[in-house]
Amino acid sequence: MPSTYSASYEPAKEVPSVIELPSVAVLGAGAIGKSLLKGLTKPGVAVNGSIYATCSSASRAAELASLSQVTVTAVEDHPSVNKDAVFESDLVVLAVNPEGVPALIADVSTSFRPGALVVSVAAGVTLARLKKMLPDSVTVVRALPNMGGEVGCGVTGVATNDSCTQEDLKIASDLFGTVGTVVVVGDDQLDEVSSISGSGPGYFYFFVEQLTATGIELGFSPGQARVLAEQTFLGSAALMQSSGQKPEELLRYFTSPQGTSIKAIEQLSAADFKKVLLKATAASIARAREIAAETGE
Ligand SMILES: NC(=O)C1=CN([C@@H]2O[C@H](COP(=O)(O)OP(=O)(O)OC[C@H]3O[C@@H](n4cnc5c(N)ncnc54)[C@H](OP(=O)(O)O)[C@@H]3O)[C@@H](O)[C@H]2O)C=CC1
Ligand SMILES: O=C(O)[C@@H]1CCC=N1
Repeated sequence: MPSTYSASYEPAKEVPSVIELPSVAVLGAGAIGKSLLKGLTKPGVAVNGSIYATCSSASRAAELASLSQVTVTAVEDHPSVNKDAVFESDLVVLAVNPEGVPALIADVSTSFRPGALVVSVAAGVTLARLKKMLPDSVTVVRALPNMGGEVGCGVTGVATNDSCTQEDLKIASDLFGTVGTVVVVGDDQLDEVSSISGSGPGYFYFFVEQLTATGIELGFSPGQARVLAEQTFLGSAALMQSSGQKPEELLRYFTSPQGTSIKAIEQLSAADFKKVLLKATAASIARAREIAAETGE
């Protein structure tokens, strides 16, 4: 299982020990919710109690019915299911879309167990806002995971506030440790985390798509271009992970001074690739701030 509590860049490591978590309700079993449910039910993870998951539609509940150890129920079938799941759980994950968070909290707020830990993954919904919406009897942690968690290779930024204990942080970190690596950050950094690793899988797929399109321009068939681009990214990521070397070391190692790659890299640098990424991340951060305003910051 990949590592937890990493405060800086580290390739994922195997952690042999069992991760123990309390009874848990995942409210919103969509893409992120499902990846967490997969983490919670993998070998080496012991949940001391029930695992409840909720979603809006009966069709989504049916899709998730095969998840063993998880009771999945749709609001469409049982309108009180979010309240019921919260009532049964010591750990509650809010994994609906950001605009749904205020109504969800209003719906379940009288059902929390005293001392429950609430973890929100909603982009843009601030810790201050969550604290204001939630009853004083619970503790709240904010996290920003990513889709790598679906295959156990996620990375999650986790932020707490003053009312959180080390135990709360450990539970939240263990939760996301079931699906990858955890980086503890300040609450004021979560929109930035979102812009790097939350949205990062999207950047990756965009790069693959663009390199594929470039290959087609250079005369390859779509199938050939796709294999050439995809396999290159997959192999490069695997090499970075297995070697434990930093990207800049690998870049130096594979880019000989008189070679061809250096000429291409020079073009990417000249196009100020970093500036493009700064513009992209700034747009992502700005959207997170808009969501904060829309959800009543
Ligand atoms: N996707 C990503 O890469 C990341 C997402 N996030 C955050 O995670 C959250 C979820 O995102 P994501 O998983 O992508 O979104 P999805 O749309 O895939 O999932 C949202 C889920 O919430 C369910 N839902 C909606 N309303 C309710 C309700 N009242 N009670 C219970 N369930 C409900 C939906 O049910 P149904 O399927 O039946 O409609 C759906 O399954 C968002 O807040 C997002 O900001 C954070 C980091 C990365
Ligand atoms: O695009 C989104 O809204 C989600 C939140 C962070 C990354 N993906």
